[in-house]
Parts: sequence; C-alpha cells; structure tokens
Amino acid sequence: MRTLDSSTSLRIAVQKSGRLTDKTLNLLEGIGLKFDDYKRSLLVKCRNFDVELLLIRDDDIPEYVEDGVCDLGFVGANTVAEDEADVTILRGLDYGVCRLSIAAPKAGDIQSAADLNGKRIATSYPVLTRKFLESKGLSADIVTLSGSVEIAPRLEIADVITDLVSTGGTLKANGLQELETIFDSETQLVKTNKPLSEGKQALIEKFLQRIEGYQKAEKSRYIMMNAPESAVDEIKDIIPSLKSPTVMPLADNGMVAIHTVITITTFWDLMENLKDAGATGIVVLPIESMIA
Ligand SMILES: Nc1ncnc2c1ncn2[C@@H]1O[C@H](COP(=O)(O)OP(=O)(O)OP(=O)(O)O)[C@@H](O)[C@H]1O
Ligand SMILES: O=P(O)(O)OC[C@H]1O[C@H](OP(=O)(O)OP(=O)(O)O)[C@H](O)[C@@H]1O
Ligand SMILES: [Mg+2]
Repeated sequence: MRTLDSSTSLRIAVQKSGRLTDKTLNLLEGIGLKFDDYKRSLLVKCRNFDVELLLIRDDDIPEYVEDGVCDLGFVGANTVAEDEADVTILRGLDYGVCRLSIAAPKAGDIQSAADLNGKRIATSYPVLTRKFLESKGLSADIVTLSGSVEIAPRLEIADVITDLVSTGGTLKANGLQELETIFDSETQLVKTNKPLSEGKQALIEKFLQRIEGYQKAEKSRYIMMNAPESAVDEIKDIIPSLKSPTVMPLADNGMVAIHTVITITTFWDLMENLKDAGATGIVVLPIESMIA
C-alpha cells in the first residue's frame, strides 16, 4: 500500500474491457495523451504525459483508488456508491449514464416499491438496494447475483430485481417493467484520499484543466455567418451567449462576417431565427479544446 508518494507519475485506473473503456480512452486521447497499444498490457505508459493507466475490472477501481494503488480512476458512480469507497469525486462525466432501478414482472402483483415488503430482490447492488429499502422503511430479502440479474424472476430465484437501466431494452426483453429509480449514475473521475506529493497534485490540476477544456469544447461549436451590418444587434439578441462576437467587414458593402462560440444544445433552435434575421452562409465547426 502506498502512502506519500514522491514520484510524479500519475497512475489512473480505467475499466479494461466494458462499457466505459472506449469512452474513457477517447477522452484521454482527446486531452492529448498518447498511449502505446493498450490492448495487450494491463499497465500502459503514456508517451507524452507523466501518466500510466492500470486497466482492470470496473468493480476493482474504487478500492484501488481508495487504497492509493491508483491516484485517479474513471468509474461509474454506481460502483463507487456500492463500494462505499472513501475517495474524492473530482468530476462527473457525461457518459455511462444509467440508473439503478427496481423492476418487476409485467404481469405480476408487484406494481410499486410499496409492494416489496417480504419479497425477494435479486441484485448485483446489495448495498444500494438495502439503503433504498431502509430509506422507505421496507423489509425484503436481498439475493446477491454477480450478473444476468434480469433472468432471476423467471427462474423463481427472486420476485423482483434491481439492475442498471438505460434504454430499458433489456428489461423489456425479459418481460420486466421498471417501477422506480433508486440511484442515478454517470461516470466519475475519482481521486485517492491518500496523501499525494506536491508534484502529483500539480499534475492532477493540469489533468483536470485539460478535462475541463475538453468538456467545454465538446458542448460548444464555433459558428461563422455572414449578415447585413444592420442585423448585428438582432443577431446578438437571438444568441444570448453572444456578448462580444468577432464582427469583420466583408468586401460586399454593408455586409459583415460574425464569428462566435455557442453551446450545441441551443444551436438548432436558433438556426431558423438567425436565417430570418438575414444570416447567410452559416458554418458550424467542432472545437477541439477551450482554455479560459
Ligand atoms: N446500459 C448502460 N448504459 C450506460 N451505462 C451503463 C449501462 N450499463 C452499465 N453502465 C455503466 O457502465 C459501467 C460498466 O458496465 P459493464 O457492463 O461494462 O460492467 P461489467 O460487466 O461489470 O464490467 P467488468 O468486466 O469490468 O466488471 C457500469 O458500472 C455503469 O456505470
Ligand atoms: O436498459 P438497457 O439499455 O437495456 O441497458 C441495461 C443493461 O446494460 C447493462 O448490461 P451490459 O449490456 O453492460 O452487459 P453486462 O450486464 O453483461 O455487463 C445492465 O447490466 C443491463 O443489463
Ligand atoms: Mg464489473
């Protein structure tokens, strides 16, 4: 077990193979980190940043970070909460979004969480399920399974289940209906609470700044358009975030080019209004990173 570590190389835990793997590696590459073939090794050195990745099962990540074996980890909030891990959550990341829900056979007599008293619940999340039952003053038997939980009611191992849901397709395919969400989850970047050297802390700050820039850029687009000079004020009203756009005169008399950054969620709603205001030649470009 490591305590105060004088080395500066950050060790980051990433799921080896599963739902979070590609998105986490894409994020790391998106912030400029380059790795040699991570398919073949469990410990992979970064070529251009003082970082190494430890590729392990997601269930092991909270404990590795808690113990200081890894300084940081990318893992589902569900896994961190189920482990009751003593770690610091640095960032929520908008992938691996899912929820832990109670689900019961469609045709059965359990129609809400209130019907759970005295029933058997199959789950891979006994801690979160128990906490939910306690918070509702309910009493039920928990049957812990490590996978394929959806099949448990059909096998008569349990009356209901709690499991992760995103589209609901798996529940539907197994004749189950979702009754109630007990935990909302997304991927989190977590940090060890063990003491870290100043060098590592500085490196984590740098790492976080890059992630912040990447997250901002992911949600933003660079937009360019041409418009009559007389329409600039109206266009500013249409895009509230447009405080001080770059406005450049064009060779055509009375026409300007307007450049600014917008959030992607608002873009499509604004597009028609921009056209009505006289904007033409609207070009929208992705942004690689945004540094304050
Ligand atoms: N359907 C889903 N949609 C979105 N995110 C999900 C979904 N199911 C799971 N997740 C998230 O992805 C994480 C990893 O899921 P995965 O199914 O790859 O885990 P696993 O089978 O336990 O993998 P491992 O072999 O590493 O133990 C989950 O803990 C959860 O945070
Ligand atoms: O609501 P849905 O979109 O259908 O997703 C839910 C399913 O996704 C997860 O399993 P996954 O596909 O990751 O497989 P695993 O359980 O074998 O790890 C989860 O355990 C559910 O079974
Ligand atoms: Mg797992």
